[in-house]
Amino acid sequence: MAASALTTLDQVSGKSFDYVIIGGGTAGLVLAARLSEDPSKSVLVLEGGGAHLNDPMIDTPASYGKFFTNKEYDYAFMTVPQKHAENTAFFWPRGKGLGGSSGANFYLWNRPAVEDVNAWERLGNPGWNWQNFLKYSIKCEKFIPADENATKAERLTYDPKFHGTDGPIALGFPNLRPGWDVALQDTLQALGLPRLVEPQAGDRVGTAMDLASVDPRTNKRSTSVAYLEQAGARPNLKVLVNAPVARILSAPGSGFVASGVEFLYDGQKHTVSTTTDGEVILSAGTIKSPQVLELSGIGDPKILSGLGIETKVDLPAVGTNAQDHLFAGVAYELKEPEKYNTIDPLVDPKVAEEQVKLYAEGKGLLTLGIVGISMAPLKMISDRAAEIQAKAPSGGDAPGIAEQRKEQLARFKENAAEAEFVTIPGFYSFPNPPAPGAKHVSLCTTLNRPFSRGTIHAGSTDPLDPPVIDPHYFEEDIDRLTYIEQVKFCRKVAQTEPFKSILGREVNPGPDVKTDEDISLWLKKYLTTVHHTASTCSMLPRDKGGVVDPELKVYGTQKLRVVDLSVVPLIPSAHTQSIVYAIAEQAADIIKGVFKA
Ligand SMILES: Cc1cc2nc3c(=O)[nH]c(=O)nc-3n(C[C@H](O)[C@H](O)[C@H](O)COP(=O)(O)OP(=O)(O)OC[C@H]3O[C@@H](n4cnc5c(N)ncnc54)[C@H](O)[C@@H]3O)c2cc1C
Repeated sequence: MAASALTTLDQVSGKSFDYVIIGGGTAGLVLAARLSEDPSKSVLVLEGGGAHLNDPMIDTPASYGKFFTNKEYDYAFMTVPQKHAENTAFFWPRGKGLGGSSGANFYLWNRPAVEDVNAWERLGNPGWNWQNFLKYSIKCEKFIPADENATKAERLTYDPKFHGTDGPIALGFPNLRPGWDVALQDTLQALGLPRLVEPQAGDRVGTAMDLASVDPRTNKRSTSVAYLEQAGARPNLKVLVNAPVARILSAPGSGFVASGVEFLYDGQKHTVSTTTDGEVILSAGTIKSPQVLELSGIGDPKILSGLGIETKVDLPAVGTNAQDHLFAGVAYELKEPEKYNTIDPLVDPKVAEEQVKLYAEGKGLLTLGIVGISMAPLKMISDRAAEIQAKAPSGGDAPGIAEQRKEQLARFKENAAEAEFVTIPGFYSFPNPPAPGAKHVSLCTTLNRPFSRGTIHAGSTDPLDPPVIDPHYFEEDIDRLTYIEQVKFCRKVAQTEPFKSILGREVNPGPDVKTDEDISLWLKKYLTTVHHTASTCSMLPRDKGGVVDPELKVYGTQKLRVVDLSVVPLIPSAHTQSIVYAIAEQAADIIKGVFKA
């Protein structure tokens, strides 16, 4: 039981542990479970949010974004106004509490492409390649196939050699699907996309049914808390919740040797130390990990001195190289709403109440999931691909950026997956509101290979203040130009049979948004993040914008590593939870000293 790991302040404050893990989110709990497999090592997790164990707010699928802005569950960050996007400030929710963003996400599960992962190795990180990624991804999963009828009728196909069955994270096809995926796949095939039988095999160009991190046997979300559950009661594993870490401490003497952390509990400062051979592992996620480093004196001296923080390690790459996937939904009414399953009816409190009762019986709209995903190179969806991709910046001022861009350009040449299309069964689009009682399909598209790079830095010395988030959306114009083509392709899909016959009126962007310039303006105001932000503590050579080395050790320090999405040097064209689980599994073996490259 996960609850058996929970501990109290008196068991932590002033004590010492072999491993102190900052953040009990997706990566943090994988590490906690794997590192405590050795009974001789004591492991402590300090989580900034609450426990939320067996909480229906987290467990119930189809409750997309239900707790956004609820400060118990969501950090509810905001970006600064975006200079290249009409000065719009964008909302960035992130999971707070055990499980972190694995308890806040939209359950979609897909793996990156082979060369997206091999690029990490080519950028200077031996051992971080597809072969190892696949091994660790399989290790984390407990795949549960659909029954034969559903598999045939809705093409829920897979190849068992790419799946694990013994890991903690339950994955499968949701028990209720929207009902239009076969028509959508046929439409996309008519437009030139191939159909994939196994989309998790490392080539994602095509249309297919991916997976959801929901256990189809119980209809409950599977989060990283499942690792604590699988670990069971271990006397050497302790988790303290509501304990945000303020900074990492270093032993007096020369250099930064992590010796423990300072954390807050009920507004009071406390410390916990690491044993002589112990270490601190930072897993606070892409947004908070750079902030914790900076508050500890590790970062760009210009940023630190501006905050009155003494520089202990001059590491200017901290909080840079931020890469985000963008999301925008073209929303249509459904012509024959009774034929399809969507979450629109849940806005009626009476319906929502009935559905909660049905869910208890394993039925109803709350078991609905999104898994139909399609990806294509720009070339496959736009005749302007060559002209747009010729505008790709090849160099850049930031250290190491030229190498990253070389990799991005290579993916273009290989016609790798980049533009993504996914339908949300409901209304997820702006600014026009839905008509009361109507049901919708939001045909959403994701910009998966951004050339723009942002920053995330501490904005004050208060660890509870949000950092300053500046993703630099559309700073590189190729991102905007590519994205316009993707929106146009959504409309083309909607005009192609058999999907066309399913759709009624386009609600957003709507008939007034016609030209490329109209679409550009609409995107600048109404796009959203896909919540996949990565790379603010990139694993790269130090002189190429690196914060951590291939063993995930922070440059210029000892006994300090970062393990979370922030270490990914170049964001793949994939949803990111599978990436974090695989990284954390590999990191655990590296830390234990059993990893073989
Ligand atoms: C709304 C949303 C929808 C998403 N949808 C999908 C999806 O459908 N599919 C997909 O693959 N991915 C999705 N993602 C992305 C995916 O869930 C994340 O990339 C992944 O979970 C990040 O893992 P992480 O370990 O890096 O960070 P997190 O899981 O966010 O963990 C960070 C943890 O650190 C804690 N923390 C932060 N600061 C401190 C501190 N100072 N002291 C102590 N603790 C601290 C946090 O409370 C949190 O628990 C989504 C994310 C969000 C937010």
